Amino acid sequence: MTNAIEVRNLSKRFSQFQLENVTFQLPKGTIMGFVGENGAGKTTTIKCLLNLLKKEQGEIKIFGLDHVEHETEIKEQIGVVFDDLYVPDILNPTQINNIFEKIFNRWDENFYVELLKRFKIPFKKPVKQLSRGMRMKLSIAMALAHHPKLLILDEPTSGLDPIVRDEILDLFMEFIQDEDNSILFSTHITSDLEKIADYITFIHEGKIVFSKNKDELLYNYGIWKGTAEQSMELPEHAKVRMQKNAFGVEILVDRKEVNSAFTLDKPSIEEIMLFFVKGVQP
Ligand SMILES: Nc1ncnc2c1ncn2[C@@H]1O[C@H](COP(=O)(O)OP(=O)(O)OP(=O)(O)O)[C@@H](O)[C@H]1O
Repeated sequence: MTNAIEVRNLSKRFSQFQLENVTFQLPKGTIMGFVGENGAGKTTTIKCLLNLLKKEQGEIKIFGLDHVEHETEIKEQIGVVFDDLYVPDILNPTQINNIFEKIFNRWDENFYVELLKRFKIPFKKPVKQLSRGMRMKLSIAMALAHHPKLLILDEPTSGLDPIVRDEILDLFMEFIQDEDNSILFSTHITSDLEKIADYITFIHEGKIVFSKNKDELLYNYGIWKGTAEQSMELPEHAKVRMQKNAFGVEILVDRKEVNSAFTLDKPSIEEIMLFFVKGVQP
């Protein structure tokens, strides 16, 4: 088994929205950032993976196994984090431990306590009295305490300050040191992707725009800037997307198709995404 997650032609329709033929693979031992604007379909995809929403079409395999047929077995080995902590807010972290050790066979109380200490989460404070950052850290500690092989997180760092975000990203890096472990996390924060993602999957209006290795993505594209007239000199087949601005045009190009005489800027992930959403095909 080389892929932790394999999604092929996943489709799901709501009245005003549909996921269309969503296809991507998360190679084992890697971190994938799942990005897209509000309402692009990230949460819907994640819920389909976890069978919290029934897919209409397509194939989803986790650890090489069908996600519905082997749901219980798969879930023992997954840690899930949504954008907030969904437990009764009168419970405190110690009471959460007492409940979860009965649910998960592999719940590791010592590791859970170690994570709470590391994150400075008070053991006896009810969840409702914890700050958002603390609730997210508690949620991540809960997701890790049964030693999953795959973490699936829906916007785990949104709304958190840079220091807390960094602590969480560090923990993800530690988790991935075991090459059997993998992470899929959705985010709007492209600097988080720049820091830790190996792969980036970009979804727009329910369709996957690209799912690529981050370094290849950043290396393969370049941004050319100039006037519309000058842009005629670029080979047509090298042009991927074009945007007009007050001074002329900016073109996202396939670097290997462009002669080194042309000056190209290095794109950021955010710029590449904006080209695909706002730019036109030249
Ligand atoms: N149960 C539902 N019934 C009907 N429409 C839904 C349902 N769940 C989600 N949608 C719609 O599906 C679309 C995609 O929503 P989704 O939550 O997957 O987006 P997202 O990429 O996670 O967005 P965000 O970044 O804002 O969290 C939205 O237009 C949303 O309104």
